[in-house]
Amino acid sequence: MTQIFAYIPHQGGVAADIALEYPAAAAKIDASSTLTAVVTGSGPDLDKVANGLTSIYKEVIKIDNAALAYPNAEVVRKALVNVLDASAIVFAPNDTFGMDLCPGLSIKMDSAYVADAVDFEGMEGSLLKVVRQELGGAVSTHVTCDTAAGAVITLRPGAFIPVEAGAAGGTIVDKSADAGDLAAKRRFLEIVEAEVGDVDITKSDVLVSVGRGIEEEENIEIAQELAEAMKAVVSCSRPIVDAKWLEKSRQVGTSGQTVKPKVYMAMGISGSFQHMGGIKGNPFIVAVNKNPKAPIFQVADVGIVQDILEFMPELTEKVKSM
Ligand SMILES: Cc1cc2nc3c(=O)[nH]c(=O)nc-3n(C[C@H](O)[C@H](O)[C@H](O)COP(=O)(O)OP(=O)(O)OC[C@H]3O[C@@H](n4cnc5c(N)ncnc54)[C@H](O)[C@@H]3O)c2cc1C
Repeated sequence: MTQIFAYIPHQGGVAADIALEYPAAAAKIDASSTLTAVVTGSGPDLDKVANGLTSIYKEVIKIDNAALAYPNAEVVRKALVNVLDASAIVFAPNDTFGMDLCPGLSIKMDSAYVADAVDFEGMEGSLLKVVRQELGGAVSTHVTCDTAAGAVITLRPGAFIPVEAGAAGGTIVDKSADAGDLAAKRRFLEIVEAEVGDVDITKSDVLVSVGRGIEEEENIEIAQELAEAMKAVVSCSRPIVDAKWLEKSRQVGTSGQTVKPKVYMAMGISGSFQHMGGIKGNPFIVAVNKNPKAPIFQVADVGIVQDILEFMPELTEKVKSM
């Protein structure tokens, strides 16, 4: 039976969305695998997260230590090395923190490392078949990873179907005493909140999001007209911010805002993982793109192959006439 540990990031007592995605990933590796959640932190926030996770996981390991109050990868790594079984598989998210934590963790545990898994195709003996993406999602690569001596694997957030939190009736196992010496060279200083800007895209139920397919700065107005007609808000991909066509507060993605709309209209956006990583809550995604092979169509609920400069004005007129 495969033992899998799922590292769960959290903030303000709330587990990251990927906590709901790990079970689907574990089932794809081995339907009979044992999946254990692992949370590190300190005080009441940690207890709140650990309690919440018992509705999803049968076992939740908590490591409570003042040095873990802020998720400093150097400190978390030390704790995990001391607590986890090195021959197991360890999941973490493929985000800034996971990328900081995991390469070093695999070295310390002397286990294999695979980054940015988007799918698993089961095990053959100890050989795990992993699917990754390259060239902005245009190409899927299938790799095998020998898990005989354990493996650390980062999963792309949003790539696995989230389970519903239910009544797993899990138990919390306190491993704080096993964390060992957590002295570190790196020190947490402060969190600096990003500017909210003139609109808060994180609060909108409907986003009309424009990418490089908008082609010219003056075409942003076409998206704004559609957003106005739909009582939506305009957001964008990073190249639009880099070109200074829209302000940074409207950027969706791993280095921008995390949004949770009900409907996400991706207009001329290819669907890079850095962009999709900012879209949470499983919204209804409508993608319009000239390229029928654009990666965004793999995750869109509705995909339309058309020029957005024709599509958006037509939709605006339709919405206005309703
Ligand atoms: C460390 C790091 C962090 C990053 N953070 C972010 C982030 O937070 N957010 C983010 O968005 N990106 C981020 N990126 C950049 C990311 O990798 C992609 O480059 C970016 O998301 C691509 O934006 P795009 O889809 O608008 O452009 P492209 O990838 O160029 O896609 C444009 C799409 O528009 C289509 N198109 C062109 N013209 C038309 C038309 N007239 N009608 C219809 N379709 C058309 C094309 O077929 C194409 O699919 C980051 C990159 C790095 C390295």
